[in-house]
Parts: sequence; structure tokens; C-alpha cells
Amino acid sequence: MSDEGKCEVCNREATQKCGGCHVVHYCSKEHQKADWKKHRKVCKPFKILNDEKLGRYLVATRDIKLGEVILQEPPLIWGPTQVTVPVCLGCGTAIKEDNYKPCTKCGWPVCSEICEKSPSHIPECQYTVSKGSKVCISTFGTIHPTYQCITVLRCLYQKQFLSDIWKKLDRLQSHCEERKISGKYEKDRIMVAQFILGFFKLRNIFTEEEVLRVCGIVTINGHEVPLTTPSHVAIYESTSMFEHRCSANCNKTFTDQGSILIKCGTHIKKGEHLSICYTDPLWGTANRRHHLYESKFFWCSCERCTDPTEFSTYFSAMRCQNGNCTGYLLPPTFIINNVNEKLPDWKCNKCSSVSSAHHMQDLLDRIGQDLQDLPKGESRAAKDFIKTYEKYLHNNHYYLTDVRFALTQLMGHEDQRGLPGLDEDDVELKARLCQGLSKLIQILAPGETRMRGLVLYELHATIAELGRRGGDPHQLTFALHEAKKVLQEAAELLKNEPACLQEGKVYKQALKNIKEIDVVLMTLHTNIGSSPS
Ligand SMILES: C[S@@+](CC[C@H](N)C(=O)[O-])C[C@H]1O[C@@H](n2cnc3c(N)ncnc32)[C@H](O)[C@@H]1O
Repeated sequence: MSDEGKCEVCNREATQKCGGCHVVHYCSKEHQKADWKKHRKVCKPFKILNDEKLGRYLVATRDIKLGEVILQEPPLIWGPTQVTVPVCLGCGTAIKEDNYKPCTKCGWPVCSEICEKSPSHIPECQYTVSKGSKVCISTFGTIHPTYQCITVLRCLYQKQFLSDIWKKLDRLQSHCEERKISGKYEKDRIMVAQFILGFFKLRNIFTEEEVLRVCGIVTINGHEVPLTTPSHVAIYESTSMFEHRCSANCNKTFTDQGSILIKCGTHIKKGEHLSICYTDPLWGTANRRHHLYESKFFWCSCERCTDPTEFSTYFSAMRCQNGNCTGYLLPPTFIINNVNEKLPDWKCNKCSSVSSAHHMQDLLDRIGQDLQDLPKGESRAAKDFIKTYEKYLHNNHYYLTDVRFALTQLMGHEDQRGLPGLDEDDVELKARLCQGLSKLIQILAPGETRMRGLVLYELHATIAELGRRGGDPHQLTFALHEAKKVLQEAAELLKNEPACLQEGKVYKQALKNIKEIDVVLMTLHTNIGSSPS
């Protein structure tokens, strides 16, 4: 890659660019080598730009390949989520009566001596010691309001004592004005700011506005990290610059140590915006938009939100109930930019009959309630739900998709017999569900790899099982080759998932299964003489 610029080392005319970021120039390989120790810390395949609507956002400075790790960084700050049961302030896991001891200095519960000495715990420990009396927490397992202050307090500590981290936090978006309008600012003022300033006696150090700005920084930039039970929240520097899209081209995961890892989920071209999905990509459009507005204070108008059919998947559509009509109802748009604005009426794409938005919402709420009440872990109940509601919902509807995903993860795992315990129809049903879901996820959320990885893992098992049932070694050989291909794709999608989470465990199992399939294929090859590759 060559193009004119000044050498990063000697400032002479240079025609070579760094292959990692395609931003920095060098006049020679020697100068590139000499600069690498410094440049590697900032060498990323993106640059930060600014726009009136998005604020800062990231753009690829070169083509980025599917699966490439774009960014890995440790948190600037981490702490408990705003609403939480008491957790250890050293490691973030839930505290129970029998697994804690109060910190000897400040009284906040921790789960071990190591956690008491954790650098993460210093801020609240130091502020508690300074105020002159220990904290006493004696109820566990239920939400404890005192913890609301911890993550904000940890940021404020950076402001007072650690200016390097604070400078990075201070640059982040806080949406104070929007939070004032929504009432969230006032709620944080009473629940967090007044508590922090009063309880820790910090009125001489921080103003209420300063605390409230930090509340905003945590709300807008905090990522829920599922590595602990319950999850904790963490703020990352460069990751905070990723814009949101409902069909994002990047996805995030975490390392076992708590760093965030952003991976490329599609083939990204130089100049494309880099995006992650701030919400659940498998929610319907109205719910995603509402959630983004409530939590991040913007109305999404990405290409998926502006297309009511969601790329012709009809993910939010209802079946027309007008006589024998086979059409689907959708509103002409899901784009409303005001909480008080109502969605327009829904219209059938075949017979043009109209249903009020209120009626459709009522129907969706009732089905949603049934979904919530569905007994967890019972494939029979899930199948009944699908049978009842496929009469009302488009086949790809998000409620059906939700239940189908659960079903793929349940069927064949409900008892000791595993997949061999299912009758043939059920194995075939599970295979069809997995195939359908994998396709749908690829269209709606191409960057989403975790869920597709889990679905493909289940799919490989059904392909192998159906091959085994055929009883014919040639058929089995063919099926195992197919299963192996699907499994390799699943492993590729899950390879960066942390070992402590279900996805990481499935990844490990996938690698084991690939080896086992190879052994069976070898044996089949020896017996029937077909190629093992
Ligand atoms: C984590 S920050 C992202 C970085 C931010 N743009 C900045 O300059 O600091 C999230 C905020 O960025 C803006 N944003 C992100 N994605 C957006 C989108 N698709 N449409 C509109 N605003 C968006 C919203 O203001 C949102 O609250």
C-alpha cells in the first residue's frame, strides 16, 4: 500500500504505510521497525471521525477481514451495575451469608483476603475510611441500594487522584441535557449524587453536577460484562467510540480477564463505519428503538430500523386475520422520534386492511406475556407456544424466533439419552430450526456470531445423528463430513468466547467433537475405502 506522506520517524517524504492501520507513513522498513514499539500501542485499523448526529464514530482505514480482532482493551473502570444484590467489591461476584467477610478497613463485604487487597476496591475503601465509620451490610441476595454509588464513586476517585484515567473518562459522552428531560438526571441526583456527597462526606470535593456527569458517563458508555454472577459494568476507552447499528458489522466479547474484544463480523471495506449493537439484535424494531432511546438517548434510524420489513424478513410482522388473506401487517414505518408519538396504523401488504397500532400493540403485549410465563426448559411448552402463535405471527417473528432458539438449545439436552433419545421427526425439526435461525441471524445481524455459533453447534449434532440413523456407512460418511464443516464454522464463530461462559464451553466441546469425527471418519474410511478428508 503506497501513497504520499511524511515518515513518522524522520519526517521525510514517505510512500509506505503501516499495514496494520494504513494511516502512518514510513520512508523505509528500518524506520517502520524502529517505530513499532511506540506505534503498536495505537496501531488500529480505524480512525475517529465526528458528525453532528452520531458524535464521534469509527471508520475503517483499510479492508478488515471477517473474524479479525479489531480491538482488545482492558477496562478503564469497572464496578457493580446500578441495580444489584451485594457483590464482592474485589471480584464482582455475589456475596452470600457464608462466603464473605467485611473488609477489615472499611466494612464493605469482600469474599477473600485477596479481594480485600484488590486495587479495584481502593476508591470506596479509602473514601469510607476517610468518612470515619465502617459500612455494615447484613442482608444478602436481594437488591441493595448502597451499591448504586460504587461505580460512579470509582470514577470520581480517578478524577481526584488519577488524572490519566480521568482524562480518558472525561472525554466520554454523558447526555446530561437529555437525561434532565427524561427525568433520569433527577433520579440520579437523589439516589446517587446526594448519597455519595452526603454518606462519604465529599461535598467539599465534588459538586452535584460533577457527580451527575459521571452518572451519565457510566450510563452511556458502560458495558454489561457477563463474566461474573451477577454481571458487572465496565467502561472501555476506544470501544466507547463505536456507534450503534441494529445490523452491526462488529461484535463484542470479553476475555476471561475482563478485557473487551471487538471482532469484525462481516467483510468490512475501507471507509465503512464500524458499529456494534447496543441492544438485543433479536428484539423487534419498536422494542430496540425504545430501549436505545431510554438507555442511550438517541432514536435509531439505521437501515434496519427504517425498513419495516427488516430486510424482507418480516421479523416484526403479524399475519393478516382478514378472511383467507395470506398477507402480513406492518406499520408503514417504525420511525417515531418522540416518546409521545404513536406508531401509525398497521396495514396488510396483500388486502390492504388496516388495524390500529393500539390493537396490534395489545395483541403483541398479550403474546409477550404468554412468552414470559412459558415454563423454562420444557420443549413441550415451547412447541405448544409456536403452534398457537404461528397463526398470528409471521414465521420469522421475533417471538417465534426467541422460542425457536430456546428449542434448539433444549431438544436433545432434556435427559440423559441426548439426541439418540429424540424420535426422527424431532431430530429433523431441530435441524430445520437451526438452519432457519442461522440464515435469519445472518440477514438481520450479520455481525452477531455468538448465537449463530451456538445454533450451528446444535445443527452439527443433528446432521451427525441423522447420518447415524441411516445405518448406511456411505451415508454416515457424507453426514459426518457435513457435520464437521458446520462444526468448524461454529468453532470459528465461538473461538474468542471466554472459557468461563457457556459459549466458551461449547467452543471447547466443538474442538473435541471435530477430533472425534475425524477418528470415526478414519475408521469408516478403513472399512469402506472412502476418502477421510
Ligand atoms: C458510547 S457513545 C458513542 C460515542 C459518541 N458518539 C461520542 O462522541 O462520545 C453512545 C452515544 O453515541 C451516539 N450514537 C451512537 N450510535 C448512534 C446512532 N446509530 N445514531 C445516533 N446516535 C448514535 C448517541 O449519542 C449515543 O448515546
